[in-house]
Amino acid sequence: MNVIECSGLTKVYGSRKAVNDLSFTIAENKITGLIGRNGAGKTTLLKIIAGYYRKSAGKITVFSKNPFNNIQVAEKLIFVDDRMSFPPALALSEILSSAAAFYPHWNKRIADGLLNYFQLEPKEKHQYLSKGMASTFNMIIGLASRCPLTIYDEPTTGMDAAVRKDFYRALLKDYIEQPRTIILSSHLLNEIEDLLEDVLLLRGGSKELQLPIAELKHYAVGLSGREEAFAEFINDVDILHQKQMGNVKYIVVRNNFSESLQKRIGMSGVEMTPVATDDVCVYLTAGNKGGIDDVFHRSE
Ligand SMILES: Nc1ncnc2c1ncn2[C@@H]1O[C@H](COP(=O)(O)OP(=O)(O)OP(=O)(O)O)[C@@H](O)[C@H]1O
Repeated sequence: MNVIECSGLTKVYGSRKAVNDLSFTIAENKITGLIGRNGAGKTTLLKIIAGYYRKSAGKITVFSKNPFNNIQVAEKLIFVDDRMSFPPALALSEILSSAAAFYPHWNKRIADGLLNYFQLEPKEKHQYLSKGMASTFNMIIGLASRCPLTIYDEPTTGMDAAVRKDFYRALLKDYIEQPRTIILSSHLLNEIEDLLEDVLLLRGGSKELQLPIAELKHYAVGLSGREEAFAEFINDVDILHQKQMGNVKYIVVRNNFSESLQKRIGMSGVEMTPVATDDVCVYLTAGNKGGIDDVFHRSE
């Protein structure tokens, strides 16, 4: 079953299309990474899914219903970001008690265990938590609520490296115990790729790709060698990235080579190397194929 279905989904702010003609589905009980650079439209999309924002055009259903201001959809999902606000007078323990009453699948063991593990003082007020501690507390609510659809928008903002690692581990362990549909947005893939089953990559509000992470690992390949050695192999291929290092050229291309072509490339002295998934995402969403180096070459 698909939890989310959208086609032609568009959100316009004034003259800017923050989400542009998006069509995709997200199946039940998967962890999907929503990846994109600053301003790619991740938060806008997630807030439309969560029912906070009204779409401008296209179709979207969440649990088979239009999510906008829909209480039947809202009670099945939680949206976690670093701007979650709570009544300032409430202590953390009181916020957890209210959340327990609100979310039907609330797991008190997880909530209390994580609060204790991350050394958050139950009597502390949310407004006095540091940025990283507030993110940690919000993450605890996200996990303990065990909502059928759990949306994390940049959940690790402000967390230090050790807490981030613990968060990802807790997320995975809890997901294994209680599978549900989880969307995790991030600029970069490297920290979260081990958690993900699918990746939805946005660029300028549009879908650049949606693939299982296992396929993304083979999506592109790097070729390096003298340019004339591989010129014949790259006539019709889409170059995602290129870099010149002395007389050696490195290019990243779609991995569409047949086995026999791969053998010929190998015999020509050109080295073929895998390309990390987060690099693939950076290249696919870059405005410039040469990267930041181009700025410096132009001004030399
Ligand atoms: N309320 C708003 N009014 C006008 N423009 C907006 C509004 N919210 C977002 N935008 C614009 O829509 C585009 C998408 O923004 P959005 O916050 O969805 O991107 P994002 O991928 O979450 O970015 P980031 O990773 O930087 O948080 C951006 O160009 C942003 O400036």
